[in-house]
Amino acid sequence: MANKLDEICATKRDEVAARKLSYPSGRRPDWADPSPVRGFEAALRTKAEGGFALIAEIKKASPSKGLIRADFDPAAHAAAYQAGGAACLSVLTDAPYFQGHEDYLIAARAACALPVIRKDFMVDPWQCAEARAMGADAILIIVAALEDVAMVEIEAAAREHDLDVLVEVHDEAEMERALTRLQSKLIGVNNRNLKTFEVDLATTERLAGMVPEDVLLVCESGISSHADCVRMAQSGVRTFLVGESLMRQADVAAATHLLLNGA
Ligand SMILES: O=P(O)(O)OC[C@@H](O)[C@@H](O)c1c[nH]c2ccccc12
Repeated sequence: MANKLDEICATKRDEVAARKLSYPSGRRPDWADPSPVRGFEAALRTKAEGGFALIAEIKKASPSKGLIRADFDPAAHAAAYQAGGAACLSVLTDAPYFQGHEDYLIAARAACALPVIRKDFMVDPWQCAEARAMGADAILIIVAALEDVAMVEIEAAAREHDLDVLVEVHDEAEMERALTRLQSKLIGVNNRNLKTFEVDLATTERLAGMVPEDVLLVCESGISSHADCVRMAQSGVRTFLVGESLMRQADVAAATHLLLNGA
């Protein structure tokens, strides 16, 4: 295996093959029909006009940190994120590496009015049908995980299902692919190095200059304070994806408010 991402995606391919056999349409028989999409990108753009826009992540564990939150309650967390001023939610649905679950997305979305991105490793367009069936409003495309043809197909499937697409990049070459191959105007720079798991906010600062005016840039990973947001704003970035630092808080709503507004 070249790296952890390759390993995760190989596991995901097996998982998706099994799911496809058990519910080919993408809708698990026990899922109710989802309510209409809530407009993920639109919610971010609206909030970013007047200040900072936050995608608040519901993440129980990660490969690099292990268990992050023991008393894990996705519905309560979703409500607290909304109360604290988040624009959108991100919910991990990958089980083997992040201890995520579809039920967490369903519970979180039902507990608030925010649009939700399904945070998972998309390797097959079929997962877009599945994401919408569980209620997701957006999906993630990780450029590092996919060949051009595959990521273009997944983006097209997302559009067919009315899902917005957050495109994730780690470096200049991936940013170039995102800008030239894909249509989405929502691009996230992941500050976490996939090989070392180290986080460096300078990654976003380095890549921010590459994006045209009409792209909404999201700074992902390693943000833990209002000062971090203010620092990113100096590079023109006003939209953030934050997980771990908020997952560890006792008062999640207050911590979310503090992150966005300062003391
Ligand atoms: O917990 P952090 O450092 O605030 O990071 C959140 C988010 O950026 C991170 O969970 C993430 C970014 N891209 C991903 C892709 C898959 C799983 C997880 C992620």
